[in-house]
Formats: sequence, structure tokens, C-alpha cells
Amino acid sequence: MSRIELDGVRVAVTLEDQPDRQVLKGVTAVLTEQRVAVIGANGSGKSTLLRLLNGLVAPTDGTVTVDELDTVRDGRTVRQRVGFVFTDPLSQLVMPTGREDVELSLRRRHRNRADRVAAAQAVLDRFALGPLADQSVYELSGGERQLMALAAVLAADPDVLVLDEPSTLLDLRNRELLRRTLAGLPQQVVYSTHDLELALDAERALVVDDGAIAFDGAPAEAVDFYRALCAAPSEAT
Ligand SMILES: Nc1ncnc2c1ncn2[C@@H]1O[C@H](COP(=O)(O)OP(=O)(O)OP(=O)(O)O)[C@@H](O)[C@H]1O
Repeated sequence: MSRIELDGVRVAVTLEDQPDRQVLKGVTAVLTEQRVAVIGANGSGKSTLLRLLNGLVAPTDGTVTVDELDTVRDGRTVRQRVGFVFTDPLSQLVMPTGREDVELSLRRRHRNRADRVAAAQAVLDRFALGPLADQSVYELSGGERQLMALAAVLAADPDVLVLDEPSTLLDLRNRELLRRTLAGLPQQVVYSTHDLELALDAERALVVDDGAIAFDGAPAEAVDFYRALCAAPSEAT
């Protein structure tokens, strides 16, 4: 399993009315479990936390390492090892069709075209996406695109898979397919989700609240903590 370390990570952004808006306020955690879920309210900082893991977001202060590789200094290598599945599949699917996208992901593993084509077909079959593989990605439904984006990232066989709200667009059957797929993956998987059932599948769950890790532990307790947090009157009211 990989070892992900966040050490004193602060992420600040500059907004017109807030020159030093704190999106993450000093996050420290070592993630070694195979499946880690990140839950929390809208805007709490979950996506930002996940984006740190493959260098899509750089810490303003502190460091993030994956197997001792620094996500900023060794960003290119980290991105080869850490696959990232975006919430919006269209920010990810860069080729006209799903098959081409999956084949693109496989170019590093299979230099030979025939091997690449066969491997792409195997990945597409795993998600029952073969019949949709040659359609324009713009003609696919949101859920089909989401599965296609996951297939394309998995094709590259990353050591760590990071998924930002992977089940948002999926119907019940495809959500179950996603759950089975994540449960069966040999690599480390870190995902954010508003789907609390999906969160319960993890071995460890982080609850993010207002840019900080408010709870870190067993998923069932994390879900209880999050429910209590949501039930508590907000400070703003
Ligand atoms: N680059 C940025 N510039 C300005 N604000 C940002 C930036 N990145 C994140 N934020 C703000 O930081 C907060 C946390 O954003 P983030 O996307 O991490 O939240 P989230 O927990 O994933 O939310 P959701 O559940 O709605 O997807 C939000 O208020 C967001 O608007």
C-alpha cells in the first residue's frame, strides 16, 4: 500500500474581497489504509484535499508526499502514480470517444498498438462499456461518462486512485458496480463522497469541516459525527 502524508498543509486562495481565504487550515494526516473516504459539507474543502494528493493543488504551507515523493517537487512522477477521477467526467475525457481515451491512458503500458487495443477492450468490457466505446463522449449520459472516465484512469493502473465524488451521476446499478469495483481494486483508493453508504465501505473516513479534519477514524463513527455536525445549529445563524 502507498503512504500518503500531509504535513501541516494550509491552502489559501486570493479572492477579490478576501486576499487570504483559507480553504484548508493546517491538515496533518498519514494515510496508509487501502480505502479512505472523505466526507463533509459542500464547500468544506474535500476536493481541495484530494487535489493536493496528485499535485493539482499545491500547498501554500506544509508538504504532501506520496511514498516520499513530494507532490510539488516530483509532480510529474506523482501524477503517473496517482490517478485522479474528476467529478465532472468532461474535464477528464479529452479524446472524442471513450475507446480513444482508454487507449490514450494505455500508451505508457502498451507501446504496441495491437496490445493496446486488446487491453482497452478488456477495460471497457469490465465496465460493460464496449457498446458505448465508439460514440462521441458528448452523446453519453452523465453516468456513462463517469464510468468511462473511471475506466480510462484505471487503464493506466495507478498505484493510488483518487476519486472526487465518483457516484454522483450513477444510477443504482452503476453505483453498485462502482462499489464492487472499488472494493476489488488492489491499489489504495481515496475518495470524497456525499454517498454515506459508499463512505461506509472504506476502512477509514475523514470528516472535513470548514477546511480542517474534524474527525478521523472508523467510517461508521465518522458518519455519526458528520450527521451530528449537520444537525448542530450553524454558527452563522
Ligand atoms: N481556487 C480557488 N479559488 C477560490 N476559492 C476556492 C478555490 N478552490 C476552492 N475554493 C473554495 O474553497 C472552498 C472549498 O472548496 P472545495 O471544492 O474543496 O469544497 P468541497 O468540500 O469539495 O465541496 P463540494 O462538496 O461542494 O464539492 C469553497 O468555498 C470553494 O469555493
